[in-house]
Amino acid sequence: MAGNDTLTIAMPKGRILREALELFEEAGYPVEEGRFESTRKLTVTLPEAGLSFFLSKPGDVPTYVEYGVADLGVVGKDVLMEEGRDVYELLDLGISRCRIAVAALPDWRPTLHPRVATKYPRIAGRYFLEQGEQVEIIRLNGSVELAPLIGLADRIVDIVSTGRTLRENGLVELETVAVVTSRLIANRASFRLKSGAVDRLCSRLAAVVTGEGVRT
Ligand SMILES: Nc1ncnc2c1ncn2[C@@H]1O[C@H](COP(=O)(O)OP(=O)(O)OP(=O)(O)O)[C@@H](O)[C@H]1O
Ligand SMILES: O=P(O)(O)OC[C@H]1O[C@H](OP(=O)(O)OP(=O)(O)O)[C@H](O)[C@@H]1O
Repeated sequence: MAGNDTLTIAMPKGRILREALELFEEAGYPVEEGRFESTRKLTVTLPEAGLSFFLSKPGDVPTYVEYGVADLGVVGKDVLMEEGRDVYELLDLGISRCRIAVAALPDWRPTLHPRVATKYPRIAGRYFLEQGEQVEIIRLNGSVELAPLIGLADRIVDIVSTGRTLRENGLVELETVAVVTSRLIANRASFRLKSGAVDRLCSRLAAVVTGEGVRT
């Protein structure tokens, strides 16, 4: 287990980081956003806040938390659903909102052997199983919107936020699979052994998220 009183938090390096740091700041933790900018450092320790962050790929955050090298993590619900790790989900932070959707070219028609391209094979597999439709899932690592354009798949399952990527590639959204926001997650042992610090952080963040404000 990481540290004693300090909480170690795994954070994605990308778009979630800035919004999450703003929440921590509003919750009364002096996280000094500048310390995270224009640096290649992957760890940022803030003794005055009692927090230590490390920055990782989003898909790895639940892994670090399950194994207890991070007490807590901030991660999109999409990643949690896909990774299926054994962690506690403590709080919906309401940030980095987007959705997972099925999309296709407008002239898409059902075929005998449907193929679906996605970065989320487990989520997509489960979704089509629930729909009672048998499809072949093709896993890609990004630029998923390319797949229908070049004939790799007839549909995709991917993140939609503004809808710009779909629009600019001439694709239409067919169904919403899940609405996604970022979550605060916890290692099971840390949740018990560091309950004081975890409860404090969680209730302060909850007050900010629900708009109640933080009483210090
Ligand atoms: N337009 C979007 N595209 C992708 N993810 C989004 C979008 N809007 C919100 N999100 C959320 O942000 C998360 C990805 O952002 P994050 O800060 O974790 O890393 P990233 O470096 O931007 O992602 P990646 O390494 O996957 O490109 C997703 O898991 C999702 O929950
Ligand atoms: O609806 P929009 O606002 O256009 O956002 C959605 C796009 O953003 C993400 O891609 P990202 O930029 O992370 O690149 P990737 O395709 O390589 O994953 C996602 O996979 C979509 O492609």
